Amino acid sequence: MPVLEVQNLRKSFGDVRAVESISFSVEPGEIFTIIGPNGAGKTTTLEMIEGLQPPDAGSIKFGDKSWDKDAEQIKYNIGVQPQSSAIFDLLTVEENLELFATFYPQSRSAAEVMEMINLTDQRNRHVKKLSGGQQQRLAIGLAMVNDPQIIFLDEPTTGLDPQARRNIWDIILKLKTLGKTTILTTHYMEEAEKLSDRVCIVDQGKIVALDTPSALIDSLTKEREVRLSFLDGSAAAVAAEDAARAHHSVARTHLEGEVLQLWTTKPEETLYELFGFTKDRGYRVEQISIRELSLEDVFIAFTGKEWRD
Ligand SMILES: Nc1ncnc2c1ncn2[C@@H]1O[C@H](COP(=O)(O)OP(=O)(O)OP(=O)(O)O)[C@@H](O)[C@H]1O
Repeated sequence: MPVLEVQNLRKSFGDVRAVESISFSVEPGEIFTIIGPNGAGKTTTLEMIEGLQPPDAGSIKFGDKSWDKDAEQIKYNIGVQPQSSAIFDLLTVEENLELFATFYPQSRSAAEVMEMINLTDQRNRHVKKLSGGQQQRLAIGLAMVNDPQIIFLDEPTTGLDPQARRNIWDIILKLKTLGKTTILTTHYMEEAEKLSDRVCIVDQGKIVALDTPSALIDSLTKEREVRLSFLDGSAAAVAAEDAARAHHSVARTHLEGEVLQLWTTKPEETLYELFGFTKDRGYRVEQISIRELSLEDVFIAFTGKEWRD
């Protein structure tokens, strides 16, 4: 049975349709990652699931529990690390953990949490003296205080240097070995690939792809990007684009001046046909390149947007 099931979630802010119709389910022990461009609706989706914002429509189920009937039990069973954390700057690491523990009937000891987030040596430090990575680890620690089964981490590594980011990955993987379920948002493709059991790509409030990282990559890496540059200028590129589009193996094309890019599952066949066309028309091709797709291309293919790190 899934630990979380959301169906047809929807939320608008005035004219802005932040979340259009999002449905997915998460299995126990999974690391489930939501990625998407800025403003895609990731935070709004998480906040509805976390009970921080009411959805306009749709249903959210934690097993057989729902917010309208079982809010108290859900709160005790989930841990939330929001994008901006409510950490008390003037308290120490240990004091923050002890304070948060008082919000719950059952909690983990501060010592145990500090061990998990590798902050035992900083226990008496005031939060404002911690590095960005240490503060983020504490924010995750605060989400773990009630020993929840499901943990929500909203961009836990944004703005951190590579080492600090890896330290957070270690904590997330440690949570997995404890059987916890983690629902994560991130801007880092590498992070999504390394950590996630499944990745959900969201764009303009909708899911555009959902699968394991390797299946997502496989679905596109059968394609190759072919780039042709024409000596006879953009008119030749436009005509060649039309010809390329007629070819069934060509998934999509992009024109920039005299350069035509196309993505095809059969590069040799596509090129053979295209060269027939350019020869007939007398167009001269200056450069050709074929390259394999990267993970970043997967994102661009599904969202049509450049990836930003
Ligand atoms: N409280 C709000 N009032 C009005 N508009 C909002 C509000 N919260 C979010 N939005 C809008 O809803 C859309 C989705 O925002 P959301 O923060 O969920 O996206 P996101 O994918 O988390 O973006 P980011 O990667 O930048 O954090 C955006 O257009 C945003 O401007």
